[in-house]
Amino acid sequence: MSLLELDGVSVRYGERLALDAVRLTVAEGETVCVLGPSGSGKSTLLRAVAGLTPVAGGAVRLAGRDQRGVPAHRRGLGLMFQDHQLFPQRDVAGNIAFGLRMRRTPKPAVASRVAELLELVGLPDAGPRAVATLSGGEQQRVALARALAPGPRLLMLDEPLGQLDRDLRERLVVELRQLFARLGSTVLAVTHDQGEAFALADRVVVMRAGRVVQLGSPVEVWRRPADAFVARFLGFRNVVDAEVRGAVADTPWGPLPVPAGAPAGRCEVLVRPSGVRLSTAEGAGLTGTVLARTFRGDHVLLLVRPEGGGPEWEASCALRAAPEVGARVGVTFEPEDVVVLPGTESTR
Ligand SMILES: Nc1ncnc2c1ncn2[C@@H]1O[C@H](COP(=O)(O)OP(=O)(O)OP(=O)(O)O)[C@@H](O)[C@H]1O
Repeated sequence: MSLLELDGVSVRYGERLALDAVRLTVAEGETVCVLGPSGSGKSTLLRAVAGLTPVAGGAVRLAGRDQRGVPAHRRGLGLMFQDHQLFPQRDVAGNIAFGLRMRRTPKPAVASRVAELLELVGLPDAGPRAVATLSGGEQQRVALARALAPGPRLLMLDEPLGQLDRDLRERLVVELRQLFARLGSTVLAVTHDQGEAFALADRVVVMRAGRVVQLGSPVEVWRRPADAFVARFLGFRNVVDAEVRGAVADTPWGPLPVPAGAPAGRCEVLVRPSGVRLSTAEGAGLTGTVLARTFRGDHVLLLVRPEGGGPEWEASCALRAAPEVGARVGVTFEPEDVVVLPGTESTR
């Protein structure tokens, strides 16, 4: 059974519909990440589940029970929100113990739970330290320990690693995933960073303007973005208007091969960078000039200006084979990296 269920939940701020009939479930032990651009309603969704923002329509259910009228502190949630900073006047142990003290947990039980949590987040000796002496990553771990302390049935994280630098985020995201798996935690997290969401989540939810536009496993969403908005949001640049006729799509770049069975008619087409194959310009049908190269660890991303017009291509290429900036290249497309997007004008 789903631990959390949002059944057509809407939230209004005055005239503005910040959540528009959102449907979403989170199963016991599952991590779901909500992803979307600024203002798409991610934080509002968390606040509605937490009972911090009133729901204008629909229902939030936890373990099958409608939460209407249930105050935030009685919902059994662990919150780690951007605006819930650590208490600077308390030491680390005092911060972690906060929720337990509020529930009048006996002192010895508090002390042993705090020690257990400090161990869990990898800071076994940090209990007496002042919060101000911790690094950003350590503070984040303490905030997580504080949210976990009362044993919440659902852990809700708003931009859990938002303030930290990229290196630390990438490390912590792996640690978090392992920790949640070990504890069997049920997690609803919000982030605007797709890498973070894809690394952490069993399923991702992509939001736009208060609506859920796609829901699926990271692999599903990555391989088959629901529409051009999701594709662009994920960072894909090669998205163009097209008209599919049989095994070919007419595009501003000329005809592109499309996978068998693609529905005929007007649409948008995504070509993954790995599907833009570069060769020598000699004898090639389509040609272009390399405008830029960006190193991405084991491969290079190239920006290529088509000589025949149309938007630039983004191509990924092995380090050794990457042409120089200014080089003329031939271009072909791999049909399996061409995705026909069902999006229409209204989803752009
Ligand atoms: N208290 C409020 N009063 C009025 N409008 C609000 C309020 N809080 C949020 N909004 C509006 O509701 C919409 C959704 O906001 P929300 O904070 O949920 O977005 P978000 O996706 O979390 O954005 P970000 O990534 O920037 O944090 C936005 O248009 C925002 O301006």
